[in-house]
Amino acid sequence: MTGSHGKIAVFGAGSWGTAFSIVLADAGNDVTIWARREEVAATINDRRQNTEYLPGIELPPVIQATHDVEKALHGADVVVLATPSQSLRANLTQWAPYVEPGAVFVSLMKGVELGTLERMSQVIAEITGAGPERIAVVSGPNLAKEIARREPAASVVACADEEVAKRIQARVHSPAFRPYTSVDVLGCELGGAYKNVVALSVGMAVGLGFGDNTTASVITRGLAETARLAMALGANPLTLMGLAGLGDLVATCSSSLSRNRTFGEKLGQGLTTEEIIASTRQVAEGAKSCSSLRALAARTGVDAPVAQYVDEVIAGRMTAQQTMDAFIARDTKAETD
Ligand SMILES: NC(=O)C1=CN([C@@H]2O[C@H](COP(=O)(O)OP(=O)(O)OC[C@H]3O[C@@H](n4cnc5c(N)ncnc54)[C@H](O)[C@@H]3O)[C@@H](O)[C@H]2O)C=CC1
Ligand SMILES: O=C(CO)COP(=O)(O)O
Repeated sequence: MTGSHGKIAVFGAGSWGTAFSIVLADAGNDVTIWARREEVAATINDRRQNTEYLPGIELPPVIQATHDVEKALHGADVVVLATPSQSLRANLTQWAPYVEPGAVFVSLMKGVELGTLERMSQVIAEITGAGPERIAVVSGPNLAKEIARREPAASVVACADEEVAKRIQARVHSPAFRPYTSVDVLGCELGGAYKNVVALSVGMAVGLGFGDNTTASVITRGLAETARLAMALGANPLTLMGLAGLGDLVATCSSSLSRNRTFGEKLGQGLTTEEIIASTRQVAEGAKSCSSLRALAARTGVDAPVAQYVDEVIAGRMTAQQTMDAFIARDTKAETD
């Protein structure tokens, strides 16, 4: 059985790479997933499941997996990237020579690189030399487990070239997954990275035993902070009110499936960053991006207390309770400042 659209390579056989492969398969593509570990590729091929990241979910027959980079990329006109943000640069440097000429990169990643403070689309451009018309982002309220169960959801496909965004939109539109186009790559990427940091802060409030007033206050001020930075860098404010902004923020901050919110809850309960990281294999991007977003905000001259306080707790310099006290004690001001 083959899909009608052609072949897409998906790099990263974690929760989201695997769940998004189901969307791609349902949308009519042939999918080859590249897995870092050979045994994960073998399990997908032999048992039709990714038992480690999405146990119990049967994968369609058009999904194949391999550990061989060249084989994964051969004949693929779209390359989907779904690894942790902080390892993209090193990974892509190895993969780039095997990418088909003209292939479009689609980033699913929600992080900002430490050190360079680059968004994933910027890292892709730097490593591969691809122009903005070959780099797209898919971002929205898309918790992997729900998408894998084919629960209905919407998302945004952003590319500076609207025609390319439309082409990718057609390739990812499945019976359960509704993509909208956008040309605001920056706004989508910052919305996706920032909501993870806000979810950490919300999780801390939950872990401390606080209720809906506290979490709604953190979510709303977190969105204000996201919009402040994104607009200062040139994003369309409406993007932050859309699926890749508010939509993803609500999903992540409300869901017990979110790794970032869960991470925050554990911090609120008094566990240390090291203890939490040691207890899971899965990535919580906000635990690193709080630092890069804080630095990006400082460089841009934007006030970013949520990123600042989350970064302090992650680094072990403040407790979750101290950050809640500090939020309330900040100098008072107008809401829209
Ligand atoms: N899980 C979700 O619901 C969603 C996740 N995302 C984003 O997708 C990206 C990937 O996240 P998940 O798949 O959820 O993470 P995950 O933790 O489930 O899987 C990460 C995958 O990357 C691999 N990996 C880890 N370190 C690596 C390295 N150094 N080099 C190459 N591969 C490496 C792991 O083996 C695993 O296959 C993140 O940026 C995340 O924010 C976006 C939307 C939804
Ligand atoms: O990005 C996500 C949902 O859109 C997933 O959030 P977590 O990484 O916190 O699980």
